[in-house]
Amino acid sequence: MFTERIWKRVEPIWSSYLEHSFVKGLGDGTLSNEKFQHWLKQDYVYLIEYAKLMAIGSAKSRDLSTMSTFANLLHGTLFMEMDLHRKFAASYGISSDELEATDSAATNTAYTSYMLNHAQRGGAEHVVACLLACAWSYNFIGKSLAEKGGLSQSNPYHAWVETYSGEEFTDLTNDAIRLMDELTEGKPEAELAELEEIIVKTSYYEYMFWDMCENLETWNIPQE
Ligand SMILES: Cc1ncc(CN)c(N)n1
Repeated sequence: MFTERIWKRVEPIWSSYLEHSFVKGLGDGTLSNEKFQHWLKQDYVYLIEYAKLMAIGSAKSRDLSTMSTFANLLHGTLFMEMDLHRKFAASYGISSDELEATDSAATNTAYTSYMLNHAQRGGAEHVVACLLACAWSYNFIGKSLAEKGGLSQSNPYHAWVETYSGEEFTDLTNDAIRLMDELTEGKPEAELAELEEIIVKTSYYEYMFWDMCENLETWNIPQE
């Protein structure tokens, strides 16, 4: 199975996320609220672009079952995952409109542009390759933080850990993994290598996104 090969390739990269101070702070509750709010706003506009991947995937699907999986992932992103962001924002007095008006930071823009470029140029299998690390690595982090006590009510970010380790998000992740395997069945090595490259690059972008939030980065140029 293609995703077994992928797991071996990305596991060291994803394990490095668990050592990142932003991720550690999410799990033990020591992350500053300023940094979390930076993630919240940047991630909201990230997810708007990310959701477009699934719409593209639906349009590129060759059968109704694949189309339904993309549509379900799209629905889960807009109405389950982004609800987490809206709830956190509301608790900080930030409206959904304010979240939506966030100016996407440099790393965020590079990441979403990379995915949308590959999704538009390729087939449905390229679209799943683009979104796989995103879904799967968050589920991996959520489960790991949950095991380490991140679900404790004393953790101000326990709802984050709950969402990404929870059944609904796990089911959506497993749908994406299953789809990746279905769409790569019987594909030649050259095509698999191309898809693997996308998954590795998006895994690097995931690390850079954590770093961007840790360092409160936007567009790091001297003030105009
Ligand atoms: C940057 C990023 N990567 C992944 C996820 C999980 N969908 C997310 N919300 N944001």
